[in-house]
Amino acid sequence: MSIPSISSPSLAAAAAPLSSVEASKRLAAYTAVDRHVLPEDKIIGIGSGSTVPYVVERILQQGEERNRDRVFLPTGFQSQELITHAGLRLGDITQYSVLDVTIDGADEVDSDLNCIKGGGACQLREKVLAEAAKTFIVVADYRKNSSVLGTTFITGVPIEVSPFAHSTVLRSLRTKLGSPKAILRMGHAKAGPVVTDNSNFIIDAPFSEDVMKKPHELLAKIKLLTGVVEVGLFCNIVKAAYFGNQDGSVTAKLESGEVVQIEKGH
Ligand SMILES: O=C(CO)[C@H](O)[C@H](O)COP(=O)(O)O
Repeated sequence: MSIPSISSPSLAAAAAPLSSVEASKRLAAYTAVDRHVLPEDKIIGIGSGSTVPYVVERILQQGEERNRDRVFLPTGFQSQELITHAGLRLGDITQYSVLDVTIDGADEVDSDLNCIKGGGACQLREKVLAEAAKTFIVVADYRKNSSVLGTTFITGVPIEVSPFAHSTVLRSLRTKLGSPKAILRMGHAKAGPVVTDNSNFIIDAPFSEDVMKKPHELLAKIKLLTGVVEVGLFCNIVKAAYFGNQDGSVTAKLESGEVVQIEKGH
């Protein structure tokens, strides 16, 4: 296995000045990798979205020796490409049912480390790799750090559904579960609905603040609808969430409830 060196052109490009949001994503990702991707970790889950490329970038910086006997499992097509283009060894969840650590992005994280995920339509595979990991870590920029879900990510809870059941699930969400504005997610630069890596559709269902304050209850209700494959509410799974801030610090929310401020350069 040949792993690109840190001075490769792709990493040189990545070292170019970043916008403040991008810099915050990188800061969160680098901090999380430094703290949670340890030398003894061999089976590593790589999530989806625009923050995880910085996770892979930092893992590469750990060096060829450290990565030689590691296997990386993707949460979808995008992270599969990330892993293979980085020259890292690709594995599959069907070969490894226990992961040492999974690091993923999030659309919003509340005070109790509950998350909305699925902005990129990958929540089924993301949740499988999150639950299978001994340690599940979330990385995001400061915009995702919230106290109640649905405050900043307002398009709703992403719900993966079987195409066959999408209209019945939509109806139930609108008329029984209190999401009258639930809609089928449509593609951009593609006619028709978004189709997931599992050949399913996505419904985005916004709920009131009162409902979003109890994400476990909402998750249980949505999951019981026939045709729902997975819900983009992650409850009781996250061990720690790292948010890069504009001032160069990182806020870490821990499972214990502690919130730690990591100052620039530490
Ligand atoms: O859940 C996800 C995809 O389904 C992503 O992790 C989430 O959308 C965050 O992405 P980004 O890092 O681009 O903010």
